[in-house]
Amino acid sequence: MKRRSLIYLHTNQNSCKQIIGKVFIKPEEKYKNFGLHSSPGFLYNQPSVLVGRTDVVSMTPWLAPIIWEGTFDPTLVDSIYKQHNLTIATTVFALGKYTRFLKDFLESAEEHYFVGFRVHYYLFTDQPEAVPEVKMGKNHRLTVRRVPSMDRWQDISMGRMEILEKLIENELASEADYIFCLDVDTKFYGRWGSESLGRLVGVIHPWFFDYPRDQFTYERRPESQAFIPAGEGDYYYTAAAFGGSLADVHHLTKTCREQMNIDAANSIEAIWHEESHLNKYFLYNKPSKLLSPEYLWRDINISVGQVKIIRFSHVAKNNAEVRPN
Ligand SMILES: CC(=O)N[C@H]1[C@@H](OP(=O)(O)OP(=O)(O)OC[C@H]2O[C@@H](n3ccc(=O)[nH]c3=O)[C@H](O)[C@@H]2O)O[C@H](CO)[C@H](O)[C@@H]1O
Ligand SMILES: [Mn+2]
Repeated sequence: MKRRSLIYLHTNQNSCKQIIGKVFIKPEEKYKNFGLHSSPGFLYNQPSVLVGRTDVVSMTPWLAPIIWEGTFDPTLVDSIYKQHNLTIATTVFALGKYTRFLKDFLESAEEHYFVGFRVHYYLFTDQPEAVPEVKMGKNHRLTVRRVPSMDRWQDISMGRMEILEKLIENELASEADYIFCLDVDTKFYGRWGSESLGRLVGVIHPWFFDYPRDQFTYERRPESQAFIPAGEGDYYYTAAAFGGSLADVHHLTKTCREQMNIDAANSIEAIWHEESHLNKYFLYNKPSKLLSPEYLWRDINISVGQVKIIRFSHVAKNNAEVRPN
């Protein structure tokens, strides 16, 4: 028995060596235990193996959970994740006229987003003076970073990948455990909490959740690095929200940035910009958790039966008026 566990340790150490170059481990947290501990005496409804939601699918074919209202117990997941003393870094970009979305975004986030957890927003803007004063809740804080203005909205949107890559690389290792990257032309209407945490987290796009895969707006030109051939694809993911562990999101942002650079050198831009590259990435690097369209809805007024709660939603905007081009 002893010998077998020694052999296991040995191979494990070898495989760790390869990973250590890429993964960011806080020295003091190397041995942090992320077990799902629950406390004696903590009471909650009995889980069932037979009764649950039947109108939606809550598991992918690779066994990643898809989070819908009714598939988790919020007080139970909070009590489990609270024990880990986590920090959730959250990035948001507001350049040009998009600063007008900040007030609603931040105020609604403070009402619904990881309440009771440590949150550090990183806000990237070309006009720090236009950032509204929003009172942060307990253990929530906001850091504003100046970035240069840009002439094309596509460059702003795609440029996020490189800025996130560098932020994780240079600063977050000793600062955060998870990261979420969110669009700013949005508003929270309901809880977004610890149920969303996972190694690599994708959000199902609100327009295409009931479409056949060949109608997804994947990049279909083989010349682009974002190309996905007909017959392939799982879901269509939005680029307006994604996240996960620092290591996994670092790999995602780095890969998308590299793929976009190759496209640029070949004078091609993917049909939906970084969203096309993100979809290619998630097809071959499966997310470990998926968030249902409750976590990014399209317009608060459009309803479908399966979406019982809208947690986060794109607000209506006049693209021609707010975008620089
Ligand atoms: C629902 C959804 O999936 N939305 C995606 C979609 O359209 P969207 O219409 O949602 O893109 P968008 O105009 O919101 O741009 C994405 C983000 O870039 C930032 N920004 C953009 C322009 C600008 O002048 N200033 C500025 O700050 C801002 O944070 C914004 O939220 O396609 C984009 C790129 O093709 C992104 O992938 C979006 O996430
Ligand atoms: Mn948007």
